[in-house]
Amino acid sequence: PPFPEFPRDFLWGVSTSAHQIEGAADERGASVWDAFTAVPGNVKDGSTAAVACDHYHRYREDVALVRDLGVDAYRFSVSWPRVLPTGAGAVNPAGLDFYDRLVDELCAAGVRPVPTLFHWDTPLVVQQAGGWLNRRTAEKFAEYAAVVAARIGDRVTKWITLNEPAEHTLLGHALGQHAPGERLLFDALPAAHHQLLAHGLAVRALRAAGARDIGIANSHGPTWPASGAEDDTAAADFYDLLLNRLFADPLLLGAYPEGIGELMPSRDLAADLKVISEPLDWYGINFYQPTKVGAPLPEGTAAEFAGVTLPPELPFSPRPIDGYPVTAFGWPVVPDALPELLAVFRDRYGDRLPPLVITENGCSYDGLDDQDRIAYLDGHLRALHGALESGADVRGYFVWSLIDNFEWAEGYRQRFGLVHVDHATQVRTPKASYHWLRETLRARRP
Ligand SMILES: O=C(O)[C@H](O)[C@@H](O)[C@H](O)[C@H](O)CO
Repeated sequence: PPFPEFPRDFLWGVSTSAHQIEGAADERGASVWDAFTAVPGNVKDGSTAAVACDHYHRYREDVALVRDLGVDAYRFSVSWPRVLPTGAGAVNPAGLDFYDRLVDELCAAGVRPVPTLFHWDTPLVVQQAGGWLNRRTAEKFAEYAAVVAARIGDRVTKWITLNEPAEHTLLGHALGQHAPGERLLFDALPAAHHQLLAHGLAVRALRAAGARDIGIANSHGPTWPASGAEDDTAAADFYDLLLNRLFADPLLLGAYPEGIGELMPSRDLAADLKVISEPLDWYGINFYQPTKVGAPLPEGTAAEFAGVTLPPELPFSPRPIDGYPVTAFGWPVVPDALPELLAVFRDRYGDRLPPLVITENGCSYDGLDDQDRIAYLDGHLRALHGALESGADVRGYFVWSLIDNFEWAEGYRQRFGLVHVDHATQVRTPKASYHWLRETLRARRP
């Protein structure tokens, strides 16, 4: 069937993040990821992002790839340690200059710059002062946001505060699978609270700097109970509370889910929630897959999640989802789970839900002739179009990712790019999916 017609003002984009593509680590302050990747065994292929895709030096070439793809917008992240090497105080002029040039290059190419202020690369100096377990980090983040807005705010018309505080809390602070590598389990909750506080303070700092059109990029997916049994549905509910509601309710409803608020480190929770629920112009969703969850497995049976063996004391265990194709990363391909999630959001948040944007969706597959990726994107876009037809207010869609890059603890083993990168020569080669998306976007413009 022909590709569905999206609204004329639908925003098409492609996404990356600073630590995953920039490289030039010696020209910026150190981040938690530099320290984490320096520890043997933390990254599956033993690699680091010290050079990554060398985007810091090749950004003109990459902006040309974005332009020629025909998208309206490019989501990138600003590296906090590149702008403020110690996280506060002295600015790194070369760092700000880089984002200034990148934004100019994008504007000259007719592409809207959409910066994410935090995509997991906390300055190491800030981490050494406690990182997101320290409330002061939220205030430092707002100061950093003001510095960036003062420099590029005159040309940037759409902003994202944080990327996936849920993943950064779960993988970086609870399970130790990502930087900073903390295995705190539920003692990681303060990192969630302080990130959300940082989000609210940054929204205020951006508005004070004259910024408009501000959102967040949260990771969300439907949670499927492993069965109708009471213990499985209770476990799935708890998982959904931890990974979805804990990061959406305080922003959209101004309250934490039942039983969570009192666990958060705050002298005045009501005041903190007032900051966290600073009204947003839009809400970003990073969507990849649903999660099936059941009751904890019997004693001695280890549960796996995102390549991590979960500690037995967790009151839930993720279960494999069968019956669907899987990506090279082993993730199930379930396009209909996207409209399912959008319906859950509409039912749960109603008129408290601002317009939505899919800030990430994509898949890991190898090869230049990536027909699987074309099928993945085509399937999710058709499912998304169906959701628009039934009233979901989604205003845009960003593919993850423009180029193959450093996939965190997986290193360079997982390739999410529309453009292949030879990490030895840095040669970029558009894949079949790049050409498919370009033709698809070209068709919409008569
Ligand atoms: O969603 C995330 O985890 C991050 O935002 C990206 O940085 C990942 O690289 C991508 O999602 C693929 O896992």
